[in-house]
Amino acid sequence: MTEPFGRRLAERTAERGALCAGIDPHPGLLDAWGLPRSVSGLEKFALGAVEVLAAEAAVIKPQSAFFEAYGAAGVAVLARVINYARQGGALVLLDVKRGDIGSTMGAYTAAYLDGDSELAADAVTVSPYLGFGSLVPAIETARAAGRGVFVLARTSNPEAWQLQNALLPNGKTVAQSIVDEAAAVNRGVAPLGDVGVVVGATVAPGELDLDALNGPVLAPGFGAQGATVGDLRRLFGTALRGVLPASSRDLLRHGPDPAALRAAVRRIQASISE
Ligand SMILES: O=c1ccn([C@@H]2O[C@H](COP(=O)(O)O)[C@@H](O)[C@H]2O)c(=O)[nH]1
Repeated sequence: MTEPFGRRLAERTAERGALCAGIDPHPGLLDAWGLPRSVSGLEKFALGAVEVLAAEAAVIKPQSAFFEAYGAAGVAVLARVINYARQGGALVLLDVKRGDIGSTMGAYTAAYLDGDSELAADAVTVSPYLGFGSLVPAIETARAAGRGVFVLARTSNPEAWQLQNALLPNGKTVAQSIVDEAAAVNRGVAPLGDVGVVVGATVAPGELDLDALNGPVLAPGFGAQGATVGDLRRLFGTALRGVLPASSRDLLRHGPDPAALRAAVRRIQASISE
């Protein structure tokens, strides 16, 4: 039987720490690494980064958009990144933010969460803005395959608060209601449920009640978007149980020298676990 995602994540973070290392091949980072803005530059960047980071971090988060930008050849590089990250011992959280009506969501599920698709990851980010219920078949498929999803709840970007903090007729914010729906799926699962939420590290403390979630929290916004370790502690408490602080640009800028990148990831991991 396949080991559940939540359990695999709990084990991997206990071994390696909570940092989720993002692989975002921004054009500006390719320039900084002395690489061309081409498929060959993308490949050297992404494979160079994953070789170092997958041996260090519990979770690798490739940002699909930066691979899709190069068309089919870029997506082929993404498939190799997913494979290399696994070989390096990391879990892969593919940041694709998919969400659609049920029938179309089924096709996304086949691409990213089912069987042996070359783009299938250990978990993916999904958008609940067609209704949390539209994600339920994807969640069921993911769990049956030992995989997970991270549902966007309160994202790190400054434009998000108006929509995500809007009040529903039941008095909850949109973001809180998404957290509560995820909590309902995770109830009773040990040590950690398979349905995570995305809560930006840039969000103000006190907006959300995560006590009943019993699942992981992806916390982007740490580093390049301005959030610090202090912000993580204020937002999530000192234990940070199940919280995956995610950093992409602030980490990747230390390449291309593998030793410098390795030193940077270790430094950031140490600062989180202090
Ligand atoms: O709320 C969200 C959800 C996802 N992201 C993604 O995380 C990384 C952040 O990159 P940095 O370079 O560390 O800022 C990027 O892939 C975003 O698409 C997010 O930032 N906020």
